[in-house]
Amino acid sequence: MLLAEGLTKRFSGLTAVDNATLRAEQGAITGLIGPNGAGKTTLFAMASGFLKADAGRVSFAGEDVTATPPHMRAEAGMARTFQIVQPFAGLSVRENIAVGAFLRTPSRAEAMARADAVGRRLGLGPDLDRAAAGLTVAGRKRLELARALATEPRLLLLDEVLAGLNPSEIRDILPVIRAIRDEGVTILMIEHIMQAVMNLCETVYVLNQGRMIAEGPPAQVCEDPMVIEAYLGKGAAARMRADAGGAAHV
Ligand SMILES: Nc1ncnc2c1ncn2[C@@H]1O[C@H](COP(=O)(O)OP(=O)(O)OP(=O)(O)O)[C@@H](O)[C@H]1O
Repeated sequence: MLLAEGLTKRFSGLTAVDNATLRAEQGAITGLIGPNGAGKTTLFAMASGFLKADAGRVSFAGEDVTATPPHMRAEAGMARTFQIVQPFAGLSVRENIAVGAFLRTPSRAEAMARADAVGRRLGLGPDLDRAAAGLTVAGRKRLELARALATEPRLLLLDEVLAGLNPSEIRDILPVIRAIRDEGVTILMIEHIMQAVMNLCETVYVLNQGRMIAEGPPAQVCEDPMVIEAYLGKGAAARMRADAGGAAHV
């Protein structure tokens, strides 16, 4: 569904993303993980067209969209959420979701009806008439997801939708994400919460200092020495092996 090939982005002296390649298979949930500052959001911004790549190409549903602006990628069926959720504070929750729905219809009544349905599906039913500014963090995350979903995407790019949620809120939202996928929406998600990644993703990519260092099923990726070192520092994988060996003899 999405193929990002050899993407590179430089910010003056810093190469934030360095020749990174990633594929989100149709109908799957693919994860993108990596330590803070690894370049994940920058890669997302290039995939969705918000940032122009210095090198590389992006194809979506078989079409080259490298030079396609974000609103046209959205029309083609690509939706993204933002790490920092900024609802239109003066609008109700329903109106905020309708902003997404207007991509598919010029009719206010239709957009509102669509917003209503999507909002209820995401557990925002009781909040639809409230001002968006009054939502909790968990509510804002749901709103962000609803707004993206209201555009009727084929591909959903989720940037840390679970950040800031408590364990029970995370437990509640995981089935919602899975249900979106089950309805045929391909998902690519940046996520720090490994429990969620293990639970949801078929394939995980690991970015470190701009470079893609691993790719595969989450359980396999978590055992990859390069990944362990990226998160825990040089020599960590060897130390863990030594510890495990020691423990086996206890
Ligand atoms: N617009 C910008 N101008 C200059 N440097 C930037 C810009 N955007 C990102 N960077 C830098 O690029 C690097 C990658 O940032 P990015 O936000 O993509 O990482 P990330 O993996 O999403 O991090 P996090 O997990 O903390 O959100 C960082 O060093 C960051 O400071």
